[in-house]
Amino acid sequence: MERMESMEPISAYYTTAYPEIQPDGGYEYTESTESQAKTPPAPSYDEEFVHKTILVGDSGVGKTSLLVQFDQGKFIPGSFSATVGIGFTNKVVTVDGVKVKLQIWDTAGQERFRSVTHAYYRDAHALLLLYDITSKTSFDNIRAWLTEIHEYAQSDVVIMLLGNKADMSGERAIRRDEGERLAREYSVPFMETSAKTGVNVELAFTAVAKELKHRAVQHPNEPKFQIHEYIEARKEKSGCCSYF
Ligand SMILES: Nc1nc2c(ncn2[C@@H]2O[C@H](COP(=O)(O)OP(=O)(O)OP(=O)(O)O)[C@@H](O)[C@H]2O)c(=O)[nH]1
Repeated sequence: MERMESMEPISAYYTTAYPEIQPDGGYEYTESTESQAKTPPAPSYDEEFVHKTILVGDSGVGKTSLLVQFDQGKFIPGSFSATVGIGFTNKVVTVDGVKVKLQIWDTAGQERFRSVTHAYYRDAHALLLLYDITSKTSFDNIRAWLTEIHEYAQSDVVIMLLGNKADMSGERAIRRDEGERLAREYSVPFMETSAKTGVNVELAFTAVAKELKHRAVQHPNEPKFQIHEYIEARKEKSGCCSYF
């Protein structure tokens, strides 16, 4: 445990339930392309720029599963084995005709790893904060997570709140409007996702990539990117349940 806090090479400490997720060694990004129509590339965007994006939230909310779904388009069911330490996966998201590089860090949600993950908040460009819609505790802990984020992360970090396991409607403990209300209170975008079915998973990362790209370009004449509107127009609302 002490070694983990020494910030030695990250891959040495990163294990997950899924052998498919391996710490990346370099910048061999796999690509994800925004499904919307492309607009001409913004000339001043530096495609070499790497945006550090971190998944945070209580243990078991589905951070690793969300990343596996986004990276590989699959869900690995089975017994839950908590992430130990922290590791990252590289992805390229094409938005507005430019390639946005995301370095997505999957953190351990367990309390005992908190001091390790705090150290990574400081240079994060975006944080995806997850709770589990079947777990009231994970939802109640979101306020504490946001307090930590405000304490350790940069003030301009992009934050998105995700209510994961939206496929588990029968065991739902948190209504969608409760998630929406909390997100409004903290002025952060929100959507429900399912790492199992893939609902809204790509949208979550694409919206973050778009926001980061717009912030990096900062054309004075370009209207500010409206991430809330972007999400509202695209998030999946259909399906078996009226929860979306
Ligand atoms: N039905 C359903 N199960 C999910 C979903 N996401 C994750 N799970 C399950 O929930 C359990 C925990 O998922 P993980 O992805 O390991 O959770 P985590 O947040 O990474 O946990 P830590 O590594 O301890 O922080 C696993 O059994 C997953 O299969 C989802 O969207 N739907």
